[in-house]
Amino acid sequence: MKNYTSINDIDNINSWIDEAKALKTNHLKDVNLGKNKTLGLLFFNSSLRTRLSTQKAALNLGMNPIVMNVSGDAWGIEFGDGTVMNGNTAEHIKEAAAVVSQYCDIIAVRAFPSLTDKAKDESEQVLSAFKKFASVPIVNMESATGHPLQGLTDAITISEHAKVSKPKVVLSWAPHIKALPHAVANSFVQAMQKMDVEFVIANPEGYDLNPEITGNTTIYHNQEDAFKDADFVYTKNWSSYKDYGKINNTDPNWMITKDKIGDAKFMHCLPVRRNVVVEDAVLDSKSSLVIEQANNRTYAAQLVLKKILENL
Ligand SMILES: NCCC[C@H](NC(=O)CCC(=O)O)C(=O)O
Ligand SMILES: NC(=O)OP(=O)(O)O
Repeated sequence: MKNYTSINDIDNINSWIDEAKALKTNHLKDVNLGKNKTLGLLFFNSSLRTRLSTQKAALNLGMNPIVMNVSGDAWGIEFGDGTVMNGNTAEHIKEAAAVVSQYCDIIAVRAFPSLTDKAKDESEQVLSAFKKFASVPIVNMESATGHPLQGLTDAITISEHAKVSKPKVVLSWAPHIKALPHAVANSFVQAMQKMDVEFVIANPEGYDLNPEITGNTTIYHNQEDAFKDADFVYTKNWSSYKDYGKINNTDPNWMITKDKIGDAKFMHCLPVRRNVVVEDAVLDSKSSLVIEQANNRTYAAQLVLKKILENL
Protein backbone atom coordinates (compact mmCIF):
# COMPACT_ATOMS: atom_id res chain seq x y z
CA MET A 1 0.00 0.00 0.00
CA LYS A 2 1.31 3.49 -0.84
CA ASN A 3 -1.12 5.94 0.78
CA TYR A 4 -3.88 5.46 3.36
CA THR A 5 -6.35 8.26 2.76
CA SER A 6 -9.74 6.53 2.66
CA ILE A 7 -11.58 3.41 3.84
CA ASN A 8 -11.52 2.47 0.13
CA ASP A 9 -7.78 1.77 0.57
CA ILE A 10 -8.71 -1.31 2.64
CA ASP A 11 -8.69 -4.24 0.23
CA ASN A 12 -10.14 -6.82 2.64
CA ILE A 13 -11.55 -5.51 5.89
CA ASN A 14 -11.85 -8.94 7.54
CA SER A 15 -8.20 -9.78 6.99
CA TRP A 16 -7.18 -6.29 8.14
CA ILE A 17 -9.20 -6.79 11.34
CA ASP A 18 -7.49 -10.15 11.93
CA GLU A 19 -4.06 -8.59 11.35
CA ALA A 20 -4.83 -5.72 13.74
CA LYS A 21 -5.97 -8.16 16.44
CA ALA A 22 -2.71 -10.08 15.99
CA LEU A 23 -0.70 -6.86 16.41
CA LYS A 24 -2.67 -6.09 19.55
CA THR A 25 -1.62 -9.37 21.19
CA ASN A 26 2.04 -8.90 20.22
CA HIS A 27 2.50 -5.19 19.63
CA LEU A 28 6.31 -5.24 19.39
CA LYS A 29 6.60 -8.08 16.87
CA ASP A 30 7.60 -5.69 14.04
CA VAL A 31 9.76 -3.40 16.18
CA ASN A 32 12.60 -3.51 13.64
CA LEU A 33 10.47 -2.82 10.55
CA GLY A 34 10.52 0.96 10.96
CA LYS A 35 14.09 1.28 12.26
CA ASN A 36 15.68 4.56 11.09
CA LYS A 37 12.44 5.60 9.39
CA THR A 38 10.76 8.88 10.28
CA LEU A 39 7.02 9.54 10.53
CA GLY A 40 6.05 13.21 10.29
CA LEU A 41 2.72 14.12 11.87
CA LEU A 42 1.30 17.46 10.70
CA PHE A 43 -1.69 18.88 12.56
CA PHE A 44 -3.77 21.71 11.13
CA ASN A 45 -6.31 21.03 13.94
CA SER A 46 -6.51 19.84 17.56
CA SER A 47 -6.14 16.20 18.55
CA LEU A 48 -5.60 14.01 21.59
CA ARG A 49 -6.11 10.40 20.44
CA THR A 50 -4.80 10.65 16.88
CA ARG A 51 -1.75 12.60 17.93
CA LEU A 52 -0.73 10.14 20.65
CA SER A 53 -1.92 6.79 19.25
CA THR A 54 -0.27 7.37 15.87
CA GLN A 55 3.03 8.22 17.59
CA LYS A 56 2.62 5.16 19.81
CA ALA A 57 2.00 3.02 16.70
CA ALA A 58 5.15 4.42 15.08
CA LEU A 59 7.19 3.70 18.23
CA ASN A 60 5.84 0.11 18.31
CA LEU A 61 7.28 -0.29 14.80
CA GLY A 62 10.63 1.22 15.79
CA MET A 63 9.99 4.44 13.83
CA ASN A 64 10.93 7.95 14.92
CA PRO A 65 7.87 10.21 15.01
CA ILE A 66 8.23 13.99 14.63
CA VAL A 67 5.20 16.21 15.21
CA MET A 68 4.26 19.72 14.16
CA ASN A 69 1.22 21.88 14.80
CA VAL A 70 1.04 23.54 11.42
CA SER A 71 -1.60 26.10 12.35
CA GLY A 72 0.08 28.70 14.49
CA ASP A 73 3.61 27.25 14.56
CA ALA A 74 4.45 26.93 10.85
CA TRP A 75 4.34 29.61 8.16
CA GLY A 76 0.88 30.02 6.65
CA ILE A 77 0.69 27.60 3.70
CA GLU A 78 -0.76 28.64 0.34
CA PHE A 79 -2.73 25.99 -1.55
CA GLY A 80 -4.01 28.03 -4.49
CA ASP A 81 -2.48 27.59 -7.93
CA GLY A 82 -0.92 30.73 -9.38
CA THR A 83 -1.83 32.86 -6.36
CA VAL A 84 -0.10 36.21 -5.95
CA MET A 85 1.07 35.58 -2.41
CA ASN A 86 0.77 39.08 -1.02
CA GLY A 87 -1.65 38.07 1.78
CA ASN A 88 -1.34 35.97 4.92
CA THR A 89 0.28 32.87 3.42
CA ALA A 90 4.09 32.80 3.38
CA GLU A 91 4.98 29.58 1.57
CA HIS A 92 3.37 27.38 -1.03
CA ILE A 93 2.40 23.74 -0.47
CA LYS A 94 4.65 22.90 -3.45
CA GLU A 95 7.74 23.85 -1.42
CA ALA A 96 6.37 22.83 1.99
CA ALA A 97 5.42 19.27 0.94
CA ALA A 98 8.68 18.77 -0.97
CA VAL A 99 10.73 19.98 2.00
CA VAL A 100 8.91 17.85 4.59
CA SER A 101 9.28 14.83 2.26
CA GLN A 102 13.07 15.14 2.66
CA TYR A 103 12.79 14.81 6.43
CA CYS A 104 10.15 12.05 6.57
CA ASP A 105 9.58 8.59 5.08
CA ILE A 106 5.81 8.87 5.67
CA ILE A 107 3.75 12.02 6.25
CA ALA A 108 0.48 11.93 8.23
CA VAL A 109 -1.86 14.92 7.97
CA ARG A 110 -4.89 16.20 9.91
CA ALA A 111 -6.87 18.94 8.17
CA PHE A 112 -10.57 19.54 8.93
CA PRO A 113 -13.08 21.03 6.48
CA SER A 114 -14.12 24.67 6.26
CA LEU A 115 -17.80 23.64 6.51
CA THR A 116 -18.52 26.80 4.49
CA ASP A 117 -17.35 25.78 1.00
CA LYS A 118 -18.67 22.33 0.06
CA ALA A 119 -16.81 22.13 -3.26
CA LYS A 120 -13.50 23.04 -1.64
CA ASP A 121 -14.02 20.57 1.21
CA GLU A 122 -15.01 17.77 -1.18
CA SER A 123 -11.91 18.44 -3.27
CA GLU A 124 -9.89 17.60 -0.12
CA GLN A 125 -7.68 20.60 -0.83
CA VAL A 126 -5.05 19.97 1.87
CA LEU A 127 -4.85 16.17 1.69
CA SER A 128 -4.85 16.16 -2.13
CA ALA A 129 -2.09 18.76 -2.24
CA PHE A 130 0.10 16.68 0.07
CA LYS A 131 -0.57 13.61 -2.11
CA LYS A 132 0.36 15.61 -5.19
CA PHE A 133 3.41 17.49 -3.98
CA ALA A 134 4.96 15.15 -1.38
CA SER A 135 7.27 12.43 -2.64
CA VAL A 136 6.53 10.04 0.25
CA PRO A 137 3.37 8.13 1.31
CA ILE A 138 0.53 10.07 2.95
CA VAL A 139 -1.71 8.95 5.83
CA ASN A 140 -5.03 10.70 6.52
CA MET A 141 -5.39 11.54 10.24
CA GLU A 142 -8.88 13.07 9.58
CA SER A 143 -9.45 15.18 6.54
CA ALA A 144 -12.37 17.24 5.26
CA THR A 145 -14.48 14.22 4.34
CA GLY A 146 -12.97 11.15 6.01
CA HIS A 147 -11.32 9.72 9.11
CA PRO A 148 -10.22 6.28 7.90
CA LEU A 149 -7.99 5.49 10.92
CA GLN A 150 -11.10 5.92 13.07
CA GLY A 151 -13.26 3.87 10.70
CA LEU A 152 -10.77 1.00 10.78
CA THR A 153 -10.59 1.24 14.59
CA ASP A 154 -14.37 1.05 14.83
CA ALA A 155 -14.50 -2.01 12.59
CA ILE A 156 -11.91 -3.74 14.82
CA THR A 157 -13.85 -2.81 17.99
CA ILE A 158 -17.17 -4.09 16.62
CA SER A 159 -15.54 -7.33 15.53
CA GLU A 160 -14.10 -7.81 19.04
CA HIS A 161 -17.45 -7.26 20.76
CA ALA A 162 -19.90 -8.89 18.35
CA LYS A 163 -21.87 -11.67 20.05
CA VAL A 164 -23.77 -12.76 16.95
CA SER A 165 -22.47 -13.45 13.45
CA LYS A 166 -24.31 -10.47 11.89
CA PRO A 167 -24.84 -7.80 14.57
CA LYS A 168 -27.15 -4.84 14.09
CA VAL A 169 -25.17 -1.59 14.08
CA VAL A 170 -26.85 1.83 14.19
CA LEU A 171 -25.09 5.11 13.44
CA SER A 172 -27.06 7.78 15.26
CA TRP A 173 -26.76 11.53 14.95
CA ALA A 174 -26.93 13.37 18.31
CA PRO A 175 -27.14 17.08 19.12
CA HIS A 176 -24.13 19.38 19.56
CA ILE A 177 -23.58 23.09 20.06
CA LYS A 178 -20.99 23.42 17.26
CA ALA A 179 -21.05 22.69 13.54
CA LEU A 180 -19.04 19.48 13.21
CA PRO A 181 -17.56 17.70 10.17
CA HIS A 182 -18.99 14.66 8.37
CA ALA A 183 -15.62 12.87 8.26
CA VAL A 184 -16.06 10.42 11.15
CA ALA A 185 -19.60 9.50 10.10
CA ASN A 186 -18.57 9.07 6.44
CA SER A 187 -15.71 6.69 7.24
CA PHE A 188 -17.85 4.75 9.71
CA VAL A 189 -20.54 4.30 7.03
CA GLN A 190 -17.92 3.12 4.51
CA ALA A 191 -16.40 0.69 7.02
CA MET A 192 -19.78 -0.79 7.99
CA GLN A 193 -20.73 -1.20 4.33
CA LYS A 194 -17.67 -3.46 3.97
CA MET A 195 -18.51 -5.57 7.04
CA ASP A 196 -20.98 -8.38 7.54
CA VAL A 197 -23.35 -6.37 9.76
CA GLU A 198 -26.94 -5.14 9.56
CA PHE A 199 -26.25 -1.43 9.30
CA VAL A 200 -28.71 1.48 9.49
CA ILE A 201 -28.41 5.23 10.11
CA ALA A 202 -30.66 7.44 12.29
CA ASN A 203 -30.67 11.20 11.84
CA PRO A 204 -33.21 14.02 11.83
CA GLU A 205 -34.79 15.25 8.60
CA GLY A 206 -32.36 17.53 6.78
CA TYR A 207 -29.31 15.72 8.21
CA ASP A 208 -28.82 12.92 5.69
CA LEU A 209 -25.14 12.43 4.91
CA ASN A 210 -23.76 12.63 1.37
CA PRO A 211 -25.97 10.20 -0.63
CA GLU A 212 -22.91 9.14 -2.65
CA ILE A 213 -21.52 7.71 0.60
CA THR A 214 -24.70 6.35 2.22
CA GLY A 215 -25.77 4.64 -1.04
CA ASN A 216 -28.29 1.87 -0.28
CA THR A 217 -27.93 2.09 3.52
CA THR A 218 -31.32 2.54 5.24
CA ILE A 219 -31.76 5.95 6.86
CA TYR A 220 -34.37 6.40 9.62
CA HIS A 221 -35.59 9.81 10.70
CA ASN A 222 -36.97 8.22 13.88
CA GLN A 223 -34.35 7.14 16.39
CA GLU A 224 -36.57 4.69 18.28
CA ASP A 225 -37.40 2.73 15.13
CA ALA A 226 -33.71 2.55 14.20
CA PHE A 227 -32.62 1.39 17.67
CA LYS A 228 -34.93 -1.65 17.72
CA ASP A 229 -32.81 -4.80 18.42
CA ALA A 230 -29.55 -2.85 18.02
CA ASP A 231 -26.34 -4.54 19.20
CA PHE A 232 -24.19 -1.42 18.73
CA VAL A 233 -25.17 2.26 18.80
CA TYR A 234 -22.43 4.45 17.30
CA THR A 235 -23.09 8.11 17.96
CA LYS A 236 -21.77 11.21 16.28
CA ASN A 237 -22.94 14.72 15.64
CA TRP A 238 -22.51 16.20 12.20
CA SER A 239 -23.70 19.48 10.70
CA SER A 240 -26.19 19.47 7.85
CA TYR A 241 -24.80 18.20 4.55
CA LYS A 242 -27.69 19.48 2.43
CA ASP A 243 -27.68 22.94 4.03
CA TYR A 244 -23.92 22.66 4.11
CA GLY A 245 -22.24 23.16 7.48
CA LYS A 246 -25.36 24.59 9.16
CA ILE A 247 -26.86 23.66 12.56
CA ASN A 248 -30.60 23.38 11.91
CA ASN A 249 -31.41 21.06 14.79
CA THR A 250 -30.27 20.90 18.42
CA ASP A 251 -33.21 18.80 19.65
CA PRO A 252 -32.10 17.31 23.02
CA ASN A 253 -34.49 14.40 22.39
CA TRP A 254 -31.81 12.98 20.07
CA MET A 255 -29.29 12.70 22.97
CA ILE A 256 -28.32 9.07 23.69
CA THR A 257 -29.74 7.74 26.96
CA LYS A 258 -29.63 4.40 28.77
CA ASP A 259 -33.39 4.06 28.33
CA LYS A 260 -33.08 4.36 24.57
CA ILE A 261 -30.21 1.97 23.91
CA GLY A 262 -31.01 -0.75 26.46
CA ASP A 263 -28.34 -3.47 26.29
CA ALA A 264 -26.70 -2.21 23.09
CA LYS A 265 -23.01 -1.30 23.24
CA PHE A 266 -22.31 2.43 22.98
CA MET A 267 -19.56 3.75 20.72
CA HIS A 268 -18.17 7.23 20.01
CA CYS A 269 -14.87 8.35 18.50
CA LEU A 270 -14.30 10.95 21.29
CA PRO A 271 -14.01 13.71 22.34
CA VAL A 272 -17.63 13.66 23.47
CA ARG A 273 -19.67 16.30 25.26
CA ARG A 274 -21.35 14.64 28.22
CA ASN A 275 -25.08 15.22 28.69
CA VAL A 276 -25.33 16.92 25.30
CA VAL A 277 -24.45 14.05 22.95
CA VAL A 278 -24.83 11.21 25.49
CA GLU A 279 -25.85 11.06 29.13
CA ASP A 280 -23.41 10.15 31.91
CA ALA A 281 -25.35 6.96 32.68
CA VAL A 282 -24.34 5.54 29.28
CA LEU A 283 -20.68 6.63 29.30
CA ASP A 284 -20.24 5.45 32.88
CA SER A 285 -21.85 2.06 32.24
CA LYS A 286 -20.39 -1.25 31.10
CA SER A 287 -22.15 -0.71 27.77
CA SER A 288 -19.67 1.99 26.79
CA LEU A 289 -16.81 0.93 24.51
CA VAL A 290 -15.31 4.39 24.06
CA ILE A 291 -12.09 3.75 26.02
CA GLU A 292 -11.44 0.47 24.21
CA GLN A 293 -12.12 2.21 20.90
CA ALA A 294 -9.47 4.79 21.72
CA ASN A 295 -7.06 1.97 22.61
CA ASN A 296 -7.65 0.34 19.23
CA ARG A 297 -6.56 3.55 17.49
CA THR A 298 -2.96 2.46 18.16
CA TYR A 299 -3.40 -0.91 16.43
CA ALA A 300 -5.30 0.52 13.47
CA ALA A 301 -2.51 3.06 12.93
CA GLN A 302 0.17 0.42 13.49
CA LEU A 303 -1.38 -1.85 10.85
CA VAL A 304 -1.58 1.02 8.34
CA LEU A 305 2.02 2.11 8.96
CA LYS A 306 3.20 -1.51 8.77
CA LYS A 307 1.56 -1.99 5.37
CA ILE A 308 3.13 1.21 4.06
CA LEU A 309 6.59 0.39 5.50
CA GLU A 310 6.48 -3.06 3.89
CA ASN A 311 5.98 -1.36 0.55
CA LEU A 312 8.61 1.42 0.84
N1 LIG B 1 -11.36 13.36 15.68
C1 LIG B 1 -12.57 13.15 16.31
C2 LIG B 1 -13.59 14.20 16.14
C3 LIG B 1 -13.10 15.55 15.75
C4 LIG B 1 -14.17 16.57 15.52
N2 LIG B 1 -14.80 16.89 16.78
C5 LIG B 1 -14.82 18.11 17.27
O1 LIG B 1 -14.36 19.02 16.65
C6 LIG B 1 -15.49 18.30 18.64
C7 LIG B 1 -15.23 19.67 19.18
C8 LIG B 1 -16.04 20.05 20.37
O2 LIG B 1 -16.79 19.27 20.94
O3 LIG B 1 -15.89 21.23 20.72
C9 LIG B 1 -15.20 16.02 14.53
O4 LIG B 1 -16.38 16.01 14.84
O5 LIG B 1 -14.80 15.61 13.41
N1 LIG C 1 -11.11 10.28 17.71
C1 LIG C 1 -10.16 11.18 17.41
O1 LIG C 1 -9.73 11.31 16.25
O2 LIG C 1 -9.73 11.93 18.46
P1 LIG C 1 -8.76 13.19 18.40
O3 LIG C 1 -9.51 14.25 17.62
O4 LIG C 1 -8.51 13.55 19.81
O5 LIG C 1 -7.53 12.81 17.66
